[in-house]
Amino acid sequence: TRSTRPQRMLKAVQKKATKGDPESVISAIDYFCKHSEWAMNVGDEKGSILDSVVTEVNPSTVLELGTYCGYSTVRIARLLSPGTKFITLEFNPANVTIARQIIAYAGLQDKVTVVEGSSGDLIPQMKERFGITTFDFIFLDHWKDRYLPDIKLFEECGLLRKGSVLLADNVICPGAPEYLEYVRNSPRYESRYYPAHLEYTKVEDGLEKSVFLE
Ligand SMILES: O=C(NCCCCCn1ccc2cnccc21)c1cc(-c2ccc(F)cc2)cc(O)c1O
Ligand SMILES: [Mg+2]
Repeated sequence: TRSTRPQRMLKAVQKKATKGDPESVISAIDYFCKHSEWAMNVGDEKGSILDSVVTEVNPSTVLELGTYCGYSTVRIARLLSPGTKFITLEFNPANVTIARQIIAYAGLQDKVTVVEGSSGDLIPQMKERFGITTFDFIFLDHWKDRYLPDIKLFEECGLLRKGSVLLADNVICPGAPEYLEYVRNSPRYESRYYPAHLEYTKVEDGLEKSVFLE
């Protein structure tokens, strides 16, 4: 039967990138998405903003919601200090399989744990299952209508500390209006919008960075 887009993306990485070289894996995926098939990776423009925030935070504990094929996982993992605890959550088991292969191709398999499941189920298990007390950095890139319930879940589960940074993709396109309204009006967060474009297009999109204050 016909291959899937993630499978074709993995093939492009194996054909074009150099094993063990994260930069070449990132470039190979961006090339594939620009010249062959659009895919919902955070992309190079928003990816550079992601890079700068990760570098600024220099986190010891990281959670990514929405692994997809592992593009942003590789972008984040390549910047982390040794000993950082990095968990990425993916709902779709077929994507978990592709992401693990792309992450391994980049040589970053020891830096990140790819977990299959949904945020509503896994967030309450973070402390007991993964020995996490709080997350220093969280990248939200999963179902856009889960951003708001999940940030509330982070608060309820005591997974945020003063200074925890949440970075949300797609706050304009596809959009997360309720999440934006919450983080921009809550006294518990300091929020800032980074304008950009939907990956590989001219459509307006951007990232929202929110720092937990108390
Ligand atoms: O939908 C998007 N991503 C989410 C995919 C599904 C996540 C499932 N999932 C993973 C972990 C997880 C944990 N718990 C519950 C569910 C979970 C997305 C879409 C677009 C997009 C698409 C078409 C278009 F025309 C314009 C824009 C662009 C993006 O950058 C995106 O990120
Ligand atoms: Mg996204």
